[in-house]
Amino acid sequence: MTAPVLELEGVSTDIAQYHILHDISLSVPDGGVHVLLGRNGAGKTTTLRTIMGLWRARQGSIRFRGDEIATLHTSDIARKGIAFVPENMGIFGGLTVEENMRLATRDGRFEKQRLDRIYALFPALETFWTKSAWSLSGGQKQMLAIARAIIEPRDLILIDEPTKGLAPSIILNMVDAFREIAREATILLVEQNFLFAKSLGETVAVIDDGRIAHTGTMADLVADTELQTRLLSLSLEVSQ
Ligand SMILES: Nc1ncnc2c1ncn2[C@@H]1O[C@H](COP(=O)(O)OP(=O)(O)OP(=O)(O)O)[C@@H](O)[C@H]1O
Repeated sequence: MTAPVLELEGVSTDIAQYHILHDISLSVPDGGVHVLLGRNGAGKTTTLRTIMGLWRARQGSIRFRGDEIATLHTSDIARKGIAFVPENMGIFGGLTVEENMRLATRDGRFEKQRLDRIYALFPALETFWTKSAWSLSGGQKQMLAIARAIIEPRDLILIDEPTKGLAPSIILNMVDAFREIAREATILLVEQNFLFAKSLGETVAVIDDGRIAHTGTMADLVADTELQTRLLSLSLEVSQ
């Protein structure tokens, strides 16, 4: 078995005086899509932000390909090959799609092959290339945010609730795009939408109240209805 791409061990994070994450241990295998599920306020975003160094872990270890990254600056963590697509997508509405993409490159230049791959994944981005990002629909903005994360080769992409507020038909397109992206990079996906998560995830961790409540394979969770009922009662959106 290959070594995990990312390992969290005993990670606790405080925001101001609040203890948000408690002793989080998590292993993300190399390759494929891996899911972190949990209800609103469970600590999913805080986990991703802690991995990126946007919140500092008070204690614990975060290793990326075996290297400790818990004390590194966010820019150095990104340079190691980790991209983060935040829930608010982090795109610049006043800039064009092209300008948004250019800002995500290291030197302002595009590699044609990567751009062609992105156009194939998200044709709308080619159509709206010279248009302002404000003119994109919610789904297209999400596509732009993901495209920015893969315009350079990445080892690991952290994506925070990409399906939030999107129509089912767009979510379906997103499944195909994620499968394609996962051929090149490992994806750690934060979700509340269990149907989307189970169609993509190889492994799953469930977080509740800042603590890991379950880890295992998605196949085992899908096969075990009793376990699902117990874990999904942690207020996931099972009806979607
Ligand atoms: N800047 C902040 N200041 C104080 N508390 C915060 C801050 N950001 C998050 N929290 C608290 O940390 C806890 C975890 O929040 P987090 O955003 O990680 O949850 P989440 O699982 O991502 O939820 P959601 O699905 O709503 O984004 C919540 O109780 C939240 O209120």
